[in-house]
Amino acid sequence: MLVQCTRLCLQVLRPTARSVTFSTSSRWSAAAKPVSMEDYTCDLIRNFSIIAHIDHGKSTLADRLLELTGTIKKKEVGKNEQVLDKLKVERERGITVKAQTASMIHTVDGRQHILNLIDTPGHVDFAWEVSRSMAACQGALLLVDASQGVQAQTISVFHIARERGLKIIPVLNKIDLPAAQPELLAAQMESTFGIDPAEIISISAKTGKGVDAVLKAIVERIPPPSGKTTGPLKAFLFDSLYDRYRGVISLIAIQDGVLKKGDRIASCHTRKKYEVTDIGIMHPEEIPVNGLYPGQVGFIACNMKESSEAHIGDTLHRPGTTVEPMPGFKPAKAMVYAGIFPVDTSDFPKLEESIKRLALTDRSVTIQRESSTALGQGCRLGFLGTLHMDVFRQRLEDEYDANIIITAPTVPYKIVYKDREVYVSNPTEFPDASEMASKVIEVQEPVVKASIIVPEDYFGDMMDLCYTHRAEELEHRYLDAGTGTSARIMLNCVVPLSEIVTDFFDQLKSRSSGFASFDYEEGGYKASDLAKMVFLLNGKPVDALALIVHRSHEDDIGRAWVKKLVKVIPRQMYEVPIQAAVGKKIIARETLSAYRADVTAGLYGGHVERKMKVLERQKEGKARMKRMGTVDLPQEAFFEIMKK
Ligand SMILES: Nc1nc2c(ncn2[C@@H]2O[C@H](COP(=O)(O)OP(=O)(O)OP(=O)(O)O)[C@@H](O)[C@H]2O)c(=O)[nH]1
Repeated sequence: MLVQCTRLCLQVLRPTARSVTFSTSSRWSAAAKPVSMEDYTCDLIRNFSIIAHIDHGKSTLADRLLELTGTIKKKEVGKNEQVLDKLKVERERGITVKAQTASMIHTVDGRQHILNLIDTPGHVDFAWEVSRSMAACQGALLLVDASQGVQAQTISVFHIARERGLKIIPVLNKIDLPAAQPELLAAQMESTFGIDPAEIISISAKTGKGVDAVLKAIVERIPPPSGKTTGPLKAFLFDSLYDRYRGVISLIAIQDGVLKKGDRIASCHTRKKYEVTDIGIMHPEEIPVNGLYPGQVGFIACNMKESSEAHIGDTLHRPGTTVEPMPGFKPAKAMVYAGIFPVDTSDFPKLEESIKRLALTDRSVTIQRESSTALGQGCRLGFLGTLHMDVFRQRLEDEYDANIIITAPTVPYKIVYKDREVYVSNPTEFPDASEMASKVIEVQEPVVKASIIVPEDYFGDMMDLCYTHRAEELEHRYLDAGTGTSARIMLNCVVPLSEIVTDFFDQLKSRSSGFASFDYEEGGYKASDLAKMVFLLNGKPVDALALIVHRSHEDDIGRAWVKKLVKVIPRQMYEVPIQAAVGKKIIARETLSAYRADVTAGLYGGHVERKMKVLERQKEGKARMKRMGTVDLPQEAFFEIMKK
C-alpha cells in the first residue's frame, strides 16, 4: 500500500512500533469536540525546542516531558522507542530526521500553560530543519551529554539559537552514566559558551531524574510569545506535512489575530487564497480546536494540493489586508546528488511515482529525470548530505518497496566557460578533455568550513585525515582551558565537499575511536584541478560509472575502481579489458578473464583434430562477440559496484 503522509505512515508502521497510549487525564485527550483555545493567552504559552549534538538525548527528554505533563502514558524505563521519532527509519537508526511538534498542558500555580515542543533532528545534514524549528520558538533547551561534553554540533546549534535571540536553558543529560562528569562539564559549558554554571540543570532523561526542574525552568525562564488578538491575522508557516486525503498540512505559529475553521487566508509568498478546512494542535496526535490564538502553534489544512504551495517561512494573512511578511528562511540547498534507477528497468514509472510521493514528506529533496544507456530511465536527486541520501533510499525501500540502484554521490561543480557558468552535478555532463582545453576557463568545486572537536591524543590523526582529504586553512585551538578535563582541541579547516561525501565521516570516527565530533557549513566555491574519469569495458565507456575526480587522487581512485569492477562483473565468453581513463590517458587496467565453456565436453574419444576444430570455431565466435562489443553487464553488477 502506498502511503503519502508521515501521519499515515505511522499507522502503517505501527505494527513494528510500540503503540503509544495517550493519557486520558489530559484535558485534551482525543476529544471529539474541538478544544477551546481562547483562554490560553500569550502569558500561558511557551514555545521551545530541544537542541543538541546527535544522540545527546533530545527525543528521550521529549518523551519524558510528554509523560510528565500527562500527554502520553508513562512507559517502562529502558524502552528506547521515542514517541516523536515517528518514521521507521528513525526508530531503526535511532536518529531524528523530521522535526515533530507536540503541545502539552502543564499546570503551574493552578493555571494551565501550553508548552509547545518542537523536536529537532541532530545530524548535520538536517541543520536546515533545526533552524526552521527554532524560528517558531522563544527558547531552547541546550542539551549536553554529561559523559561526552560539548561537541561540534552543540556549538553550531548554540550559535543558531543565540542569533535568533532565543532564551537558552542549559541542561546536562545522562548523569546516571558512570562516566558522567557534571561538575567538570558545567565548567566546560561556562568556558565555551559563557553559561553561568548555576543555570545548568542536571538530569537523566532516561530515568526521569531532574526532568521536573526542566519543566519548571521552561515556564519560569522562557519568555512567552507576544501578539495581539485584535490585530490583523499574521501566521508564520514553519513546516508542512502531506496527507493523502487532505493535501498539505501546514504547521503554523500565530503572531497576531485569530484563525478559525472556515476562515479565508492568503499567502504572502504565492498570493494564493485558501479556506481553512481543518485546524488543530499536535498533542502529539492531531486534536481539533475551535481556533488558534496569538502565540499558539498548531496545524491547518486548507486544500493546498501541492507541497510547493506551502512555502516554509511564508506569512499567512487575511485576503484584503496587508501585513509585513516575517523574515523567511534561506531555502534548503542540495549538497549531494545521485542517480536512482530501478533494478528492473520496467519498474521506472512506479519508482518515479514513489519518489515523488516520498518527496512530498521531505521538502528538501530535488528531483530531475535522468537517463543512462547502462541503467535506463531514472531520476537524479539532490540531497542535503549523504545521511539524508541514505535515509531517503531506506525510506523508498521500506515504505515503497522499491528495488533500486543508487549511483555514487557527486556534488554540484561550477564550470566557468569563456562565455557562461554552468553547474554540473552529473559526471556525464562534465566537459571532456578536449572541451576543457578549448572552452573552459576553470572548474570550481564547493567547499565547506568544517570544525572538528577531538581529544588531544587524536590530534595528529585528525591532521593527517584533513591533509589526505585536501583540507586547507587549518587552524586549531584548545577548548576546556583550565577546566581540569582532559584537553580537547577544536580544529577548523576548509575542505572540498566532495571529500566529505565519501568516507570522511567514517574515517573520522574510526581514527578517533569515536571521540571526534564534526560539523560543517557551506563555504562557497574554489577553483580546483578536476577531471572526468570514465571506465571502459571492452574499450567502451559506461556512462553510469563515470566519476569526477581531483587529479591528485586519479591514480588511487582509478586503480581501486577497476579492482572493484573486475570482482563484480560476471565473466563473459571472451576476455574483457576493464580500464579507467582520464581523457586519452589510461590510468588503470584489469583484465576479466574469459569464461571458457567446454565445447568439447560432448566429444568422447575421437580425433584430436576434430576437438581442435571445435575449439577453433569457439575462438572465432568469441572474436565476433568481442567485435560486437557487447559486455553483458546485469543491473545486479551495478548494485554491487555502487554498494560500498
Ligand atoms: N544512560 C542514559 N542514556 C540516555 C539518556 N538519555 C538518552 N539516552 C540514550 O541515548 C541514546 C540517544 O538518545 P536519543 O533521545 O535518541 O537522542 P537524540 O538526541 O534524540 O538523537 P538524534 O535525534 O538522532 O539526534 C539512546 O540510546 C537513549 O536511550 C540518559 O539520561 N541516560
